[in-house]
Amino acid sequence: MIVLSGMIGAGKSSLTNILAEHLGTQAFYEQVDDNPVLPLFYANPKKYAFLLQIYFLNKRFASIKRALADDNNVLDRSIYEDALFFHMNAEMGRATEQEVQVYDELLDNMMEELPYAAHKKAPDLLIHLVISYDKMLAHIQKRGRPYEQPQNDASLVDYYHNLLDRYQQWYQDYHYGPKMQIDCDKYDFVDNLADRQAVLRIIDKKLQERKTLDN
Ligand SMILES: Nc1ncnc2c1ncn2[C@@H]1O[C@H](COP(=O)(O)OP(=O)(O)OP(=O)(O)O)[C@@H](O)[C@H]1O
Ligand SMILES: Nc1nc(=O)c2ncn([C@H]3C[C@H](O)[C@@H](CO)O3)c2[nH]1
Repeated sequence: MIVLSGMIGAGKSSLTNILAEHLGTQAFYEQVDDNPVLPLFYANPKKYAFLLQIYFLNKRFASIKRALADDNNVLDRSIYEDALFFHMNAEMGRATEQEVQVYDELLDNMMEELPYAAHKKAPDLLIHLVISYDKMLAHIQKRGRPYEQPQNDASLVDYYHNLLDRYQQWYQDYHYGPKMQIDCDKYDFVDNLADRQAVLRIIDKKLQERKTLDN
């Protein structure tokens, strides 16, 4: 299983689609547009942070179990990022200490049940998308989900900056298996075919290196 990580709007769903098609495997997307809790969270984070977190955890766990059925399936966000979001929201006063404790214990419990945990196997590859604030904002504006727009809610500027700051440390600390980064400011894999092919070559090379190591 290959998992993508990175900031809101970095391009995970787009690259998930491109990569799964390239590898002839299945893509598994994060539940966003049909997620009833997400708009509630953005409108009232304090009330809905915990519920949203449980919602995502449940859906992500179900996707992982299905994605593990075949090799090289692609998942558009890793379960390892969930706590990054929740802990930051908790520090902003949007969750109680008890909610954090319940969530962390539940997450640990669920991680122990994942088939790859049982076999001491992490995702085969984590692909982390690195992006600047300005580029990320341009993507968010292009996509146009109303509740993610800073012009509708100025507090999102700080929220996005803080998340972006934490993501780099999160990637440095990720130690569960092979990992790599793609620079989304450099490669426009959505609209530029040459960039897309370059990104796929970089990923193929990494997958090949890993195969060689396994044999
Ligand atoms: N490299 C890119 N070049 C141009 N546009 C891009 C690029 N990556 C993503 N986009 C555009 O940015 C928007 C967000 O991309 P996408 O939905 O793939 O991001 P995401 O990381 O999955 O976001 P989220 O975490 O919010 O689900 C889409 O409109 C997509 O077409
Ligand atoms: N609070 C919170 N916790 C999460 O674990 C989480 N995972 C994703 N998201 C938000 C970001 C995008 O708006 C949208 C799509 O990624 O969903 C999250 N928000």
